[in-house]
Amino acid sequence: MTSNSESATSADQPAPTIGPPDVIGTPLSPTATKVMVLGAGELGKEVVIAFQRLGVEVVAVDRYANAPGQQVAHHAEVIDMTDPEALLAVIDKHRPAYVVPEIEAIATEALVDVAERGLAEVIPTASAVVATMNREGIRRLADEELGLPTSPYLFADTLEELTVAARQIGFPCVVKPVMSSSGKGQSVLRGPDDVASAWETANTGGRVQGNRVIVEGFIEFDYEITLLTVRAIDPRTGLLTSHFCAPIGHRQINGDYVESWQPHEMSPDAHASATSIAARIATALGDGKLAGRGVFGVELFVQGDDVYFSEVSPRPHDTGLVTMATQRLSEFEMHARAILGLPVDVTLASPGASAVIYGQLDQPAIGFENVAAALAVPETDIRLFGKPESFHRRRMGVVTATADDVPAARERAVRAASLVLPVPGRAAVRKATVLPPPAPPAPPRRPGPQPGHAGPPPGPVGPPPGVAGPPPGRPVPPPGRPVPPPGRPVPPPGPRPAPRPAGGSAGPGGPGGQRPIAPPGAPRPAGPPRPAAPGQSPVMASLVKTGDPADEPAPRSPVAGE
Ligand SMILES: Nc1ncnc2c1ncn2[C@@H]1O[C@H](COP(=O)(O)OP(=O)(O)OP(=O)(O)O)[C@@H](O)[C@H]1O
Ligand SMILES: NCC(=O)N[C@@H]1O[C@H](COP(=O)([O-])[O-])[C@@H](O)[C@H]1O
Ligand SMILES: [Mg+2]
Repeated sequence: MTSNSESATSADQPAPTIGPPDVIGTPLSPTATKVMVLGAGELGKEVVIAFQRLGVEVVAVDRYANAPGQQVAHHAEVIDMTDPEALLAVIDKHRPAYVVPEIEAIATEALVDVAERGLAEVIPTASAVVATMNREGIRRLADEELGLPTSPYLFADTLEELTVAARQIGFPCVVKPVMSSSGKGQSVLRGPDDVASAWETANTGGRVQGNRVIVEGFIEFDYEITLLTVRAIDPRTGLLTSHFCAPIGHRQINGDYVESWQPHEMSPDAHASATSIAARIATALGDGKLAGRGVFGVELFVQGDDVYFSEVSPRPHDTGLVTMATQRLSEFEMHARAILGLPVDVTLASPGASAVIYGQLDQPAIGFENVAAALAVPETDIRLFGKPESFHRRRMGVVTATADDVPAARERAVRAASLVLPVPGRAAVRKATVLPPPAPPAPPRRPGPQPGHAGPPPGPVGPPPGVAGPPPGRPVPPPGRPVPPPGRPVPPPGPRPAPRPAGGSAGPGGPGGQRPIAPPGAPRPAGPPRPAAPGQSPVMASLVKTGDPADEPAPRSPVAGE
């Protein structure tokens, strides 16, 4: 890979027209189909890889050098993406056909300019990026224009305004900077005493400096999902069509995702409402023609059969990292395909789960021990993002896992992630004897839940010690929990599961075994503390013991069926 290299195509080429290409060229040649990804974190890295597999030339831009996506792209650029002039200059330098935002800290006015001048197609559209980059834009679109159900909300620019707004919304409420993500700068307020610290947190913790905040009423949801919605061209009609992936359930701590799984079962009514909301928001973010292509991560809170729109990412979603294991095409592959005007496929191949690996250390160039032990957990995979610097609470990697059902997949993902140990960077020592003790053989795969695997994950992936869990009083959604009313039939929430490829995995199901979607996930009671695994540090063992909100004395919201 070259770094900061000159682009192969020159700036005097004709400006690209909007819409998908009728030909994909050769990277690093004048015929290249060029994409610029704005933001090159873990999600951007997978988008870059997906484009590269399709023979696309990729420029990865981020605010710091050696961002994960830059390590796998053809070209890397380091700029302040909130500076419109710097952004315009880098787009002008490379002249990509497509500009693909990946993060919530971009000078969107520059993207509007780029789109208006026909310099590049902004994905999904410049106006969608403007609307979603700022919580005010998307909230007003969803509520005032589309009439979607949302939490009550107000905006505030000063501490005084926030004090009044929080009182009006009522407690508990949630305060967030209008420009932020991954829970940065976010607080749950229990009462008036929490207002000043929430204001301070919002002003210092967001991704972008600025004072405006949103105050949202706290929704006591039963569970929350991401409904990945793909706007792609149907080759039979030539029209943009919405495709819906199976719902992804997830668990968040302090506004950041720590675990996700797919599918998350829903009642038919809730699923219908979720799909309708997702279709309306994704369609509204297009232009009625072929613009607006790509993946949308529609975040929804579900309370019984009622579904509330929370927000939408007009790009792949962090909780959707699980699709690298569960779907025939990951959300990243679908994003690349949809942008290029290629057909997508939302087939669910297997139930699965993902669990986050946090940095736990504040230093550059850390290492990860016990990866082999983690991957000895059956049907697991790992992504170490390669972020050059670790922070205590920075997402540095993720484990994905599949199994015959979601609880078993979650157990595997969480167990494997908890085995991985971030350590201060050091040169690797080559081992004379490599193999750890062999893992016990996996039991033969049977359709439906398996004894010993149907239970909850034995230990959670949670934030590192010292990072506060959910605020007291915060309802902990029961992840993986079946929600449909008792006695109601539960259709699979997404497309049918596909047969596993013949001759593929050496897993217990054997080649070509059809993997059924098992019944909905089981309730997740607190598991007993786990002893430290061989090679596992006491820190990790304590993490396993203490990080699970299921272990925390948080009051729970009323849940259907309880
Ligand atoms: N109004 C609310 N009521 C209840 N819980 C909420 C509310 N708003 C946010 N949350 C909780 O906080 C999480 C993060 O909120 P939100 O998605 O708005 O933050 P974010 O910074 O945009 O995070 P991300 O970038 O990961 O989507 C939600 O997934 C949910 O668990
Ligand atoms: N919820 C949004 C999200 O997950 N975004 C992902 O996190 C990266 C930033 O990570 P960093 O803060 O560790 O640099 C972004 O680049 C994106 O990949
Ligand atoms: Mg969110």
